[in-house]
Amino acid sequence: MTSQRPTFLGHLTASVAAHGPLCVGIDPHPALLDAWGAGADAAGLERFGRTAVEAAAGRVAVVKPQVALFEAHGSAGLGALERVLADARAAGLLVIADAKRGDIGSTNTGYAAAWLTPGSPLEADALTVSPYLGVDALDGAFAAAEAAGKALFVLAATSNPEARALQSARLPDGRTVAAAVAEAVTARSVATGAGHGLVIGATVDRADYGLATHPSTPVLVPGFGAQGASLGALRTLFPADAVVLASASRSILRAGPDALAAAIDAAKAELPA
Ligand SMILES: O=c1ccn([C@@H]2O[C@H](COP(=O)(O)O)[C@@H](O)[C@H]2O)c(=O)[nH]1
Repeated sequence: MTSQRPTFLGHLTASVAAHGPLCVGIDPHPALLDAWGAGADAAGLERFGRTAVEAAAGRVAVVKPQVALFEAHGSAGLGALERVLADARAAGLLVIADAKRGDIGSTNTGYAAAWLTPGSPLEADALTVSPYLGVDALDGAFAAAEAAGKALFVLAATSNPEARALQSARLPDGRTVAAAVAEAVTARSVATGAGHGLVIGATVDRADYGLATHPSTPVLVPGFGAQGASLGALRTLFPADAVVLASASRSILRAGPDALAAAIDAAKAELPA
């Protein structure tokens, strides 16, 4: 008898079915810390992050802490992030660590060990990575994620306008750079069933990039709210069989700690059924 190992895709699909596709970003920008009355130090970060987790728990499937904004506070900031990650996972939330790591292969394996090893201090369920040192340089990180029932989210077509020239450039075979990345990640995700995903901004025109989706390859979609895209448009951006996560950070976090749960409910209500 064969036993099916739990996969990130399995957890994600079940959790999105229960709570919907909203992903709450945890981005402790200095201005937000100030507006929340949380200090610009490790204690403030921890309060901010754990309050966001408390509001998100039971409301959404996924949270996405922005690692850079914790790293800005050095080791104390990373300590705060460790506690936010632990709280989120204990509350049953799936956690995508938005660290956008990407290097040569041997170093990528180190990043995967840091973020995706069960029991590691910074353990998350998935990690954002950059493929722009080569998708194949991520092989060891893909393998580490798969061994742990976790996943990578690989940048394909990012939401920022500065990325367009690079990511929409055409390869000799006519595909865009973003489409070539997406095809390689989808092939790996289909072959392993792991649920490795893509990052595709809500602000980009997928057709223009020649970007297809596949049900085995979830799509993390930033760009809603503060970057201008409307949550209500989610289903016009992606086909019905795509597993999508609509990510919003500042537009929700600006509500402040006391109104955060209501802001999450309001964002969910904007999403199409
Ligand atoms: O293409 C990308 C990839 C990642 N991000 C990250 O998502 C959030 C967006 O924050 P908002 O406040 O909702 O604009 C942030 O952490 C980015 O680093 C992205 O925006 N675009």
